[in-house]
Amino acid sequence: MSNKYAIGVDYGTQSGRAVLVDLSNGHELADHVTPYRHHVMDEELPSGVKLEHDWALQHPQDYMEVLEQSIPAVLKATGISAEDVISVGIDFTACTVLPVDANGTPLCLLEPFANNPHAWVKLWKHHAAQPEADQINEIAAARNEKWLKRYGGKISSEWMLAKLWQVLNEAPDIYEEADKFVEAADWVVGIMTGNIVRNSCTAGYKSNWHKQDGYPSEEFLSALDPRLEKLTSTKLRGEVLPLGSKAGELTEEMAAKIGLKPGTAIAVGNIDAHAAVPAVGAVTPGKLVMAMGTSICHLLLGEEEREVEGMCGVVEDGIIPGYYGYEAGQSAVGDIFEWFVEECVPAYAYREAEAAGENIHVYLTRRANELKPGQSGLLALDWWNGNRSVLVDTNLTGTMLGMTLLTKPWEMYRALLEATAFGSRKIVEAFHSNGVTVEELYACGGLPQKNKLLMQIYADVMNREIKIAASRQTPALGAAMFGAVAAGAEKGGYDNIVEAAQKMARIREETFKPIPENVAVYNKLYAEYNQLHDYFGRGDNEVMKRLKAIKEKAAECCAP
Ligand SMILES: Nc1ncnc2c1ncn2[C@@H]1O[C@H](COP(=O)(O)OP(=O)(O)O)[C@@H](O)[C@H]1O
Ligand SMILES: O=C(CO)[C@H](O)[C@H](O)COP(=O)(O)O
Repeated sequence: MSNKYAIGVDYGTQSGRAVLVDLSNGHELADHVTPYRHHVMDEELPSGVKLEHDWALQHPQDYMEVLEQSIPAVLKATGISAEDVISVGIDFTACTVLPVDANGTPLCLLEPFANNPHAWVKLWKHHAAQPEADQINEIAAARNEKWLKRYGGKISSEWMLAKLWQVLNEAPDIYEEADKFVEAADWVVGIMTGNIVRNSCTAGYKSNWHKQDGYPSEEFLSALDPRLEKLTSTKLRGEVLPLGSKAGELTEEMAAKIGLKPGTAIAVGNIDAHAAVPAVGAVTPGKLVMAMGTSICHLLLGEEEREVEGMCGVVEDGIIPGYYGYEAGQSAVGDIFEWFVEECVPAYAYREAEAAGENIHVYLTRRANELKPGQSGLLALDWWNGNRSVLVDTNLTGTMLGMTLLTKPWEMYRALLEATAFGSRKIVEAFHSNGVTVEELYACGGLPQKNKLLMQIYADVMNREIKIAASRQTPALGAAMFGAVAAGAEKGGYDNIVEAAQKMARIREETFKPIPENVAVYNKLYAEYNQLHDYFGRGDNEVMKRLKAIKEKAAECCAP
């Protein structure tokens, strides 16, 4: 049999990318990135309709463009024949959800609904369903719902149930009109195969679906709101298939658009961070993978189901079949650095960066690297987009302490890098101390490729060595591996993901090792971080929430 290939498509927050992978050794022969034309819509719709606070939407057309531009581009760059591409696997941010009609057409693309924000794709970081999430948590806890423990005792406003209830509360017509609500991962797969099926990974982590028990009961849903009683048999209906399953085959119509052969195997979708786990070879317990980009997801396998405060979820077979897959995360990491460079850096720093031929991140990192740990005198809490673990509260906000008239922008930048590392340590400690052992750390995603100082800080703050993925596109590589499993060994793929990982996963030789004198200083700073974390995050001082309420009130009375 001639060499066979798969294409992995990774849908991130700001762009989508395709990677063409050699299935014999995991080598990535070409990649191509398609930025989303409409970016993240957090202020207005394309028509100019304004959005409220905490909204984050996307345009489904942008997802199509990724398939139509990036897949032909990797075929062209490599000259590989479509005949030899046996499968496509995709991964996506989640819960990124859209309402569709009976044909699978997104409601936002239909003229009567285009001006209703609820008809659009709600991106994972849409946080406007926090009131619904709060009620879900209260009612589930009062009813002692057994599934709640699998989600660290609280579900997030980022997830399916909170988002759908928000639609029902604020736009009942859109809720009624929707034939189904689907994860964008499943929608894109459905576009390729002509048939929408759901995947067990997004269903498990984001829709509270369980392999044996299914979704939360109708009694529970009806206790939330009688109109939700039949939610799972109506708007969320559909087969849930395990990871690595074949969702279907590429249709003639899509094959013509993206340059592959009709009949190519298409794997069920996956979550972006979760797909990265086999791509670094972490197919056994004890290896915590940090998928570091706009946000961080922390993924870990365990032999048994345990309760861990604030984890996003534990799902049997959720990452690798045969294990319990644990997820936790921070809802903003790269996003905080981006906010800082866009909103807080003075013109002189931009001029100096330009004169040095550096982008602003590189410049600030170089200047920050001249400082020793603790030298800035600053300490920050990393809650610019709320806290996803361990407090699970999107109403928490960021803060920085210790500024003086002499504080420099690179000191603040370093304090933000450090804050995100402290947040990650909190998560690692929560797993480790609850019996889900963390023995090794792996990092993948855009950030480890972009910022060595950041990775050294993480190694120092956590006092652990960090191994780095060799791939620049780890989730896409993982998605291609699941694609290879969906095609099967007979077609030149693999029978299971562990075999695929043995042949295709790669990590770099270079690792980041903790530097003992830095570790000592960071232990002290982490103790301070912990105190601040609990003071502002566990109810001692609810000033962040009071400020938010005052801000919302002020916005209401000033609205035109
Ligand atoms: N040199 C850098 N150091 C730290 N962060 C950076 C640097 N360059 C870009 N970033 C941040 O990286 C993030 C994008 O990460 P990436 O992994 O590429 O994207 P995604 O999360 O969409 O997959 C942005 O939020 C940006 O602020
Ligand atoms: O919650 C998620 C996965 O569970 C989101 O998909 C993820 O955090 C977004 O990923 P990225 O930072 O790579 O854009």
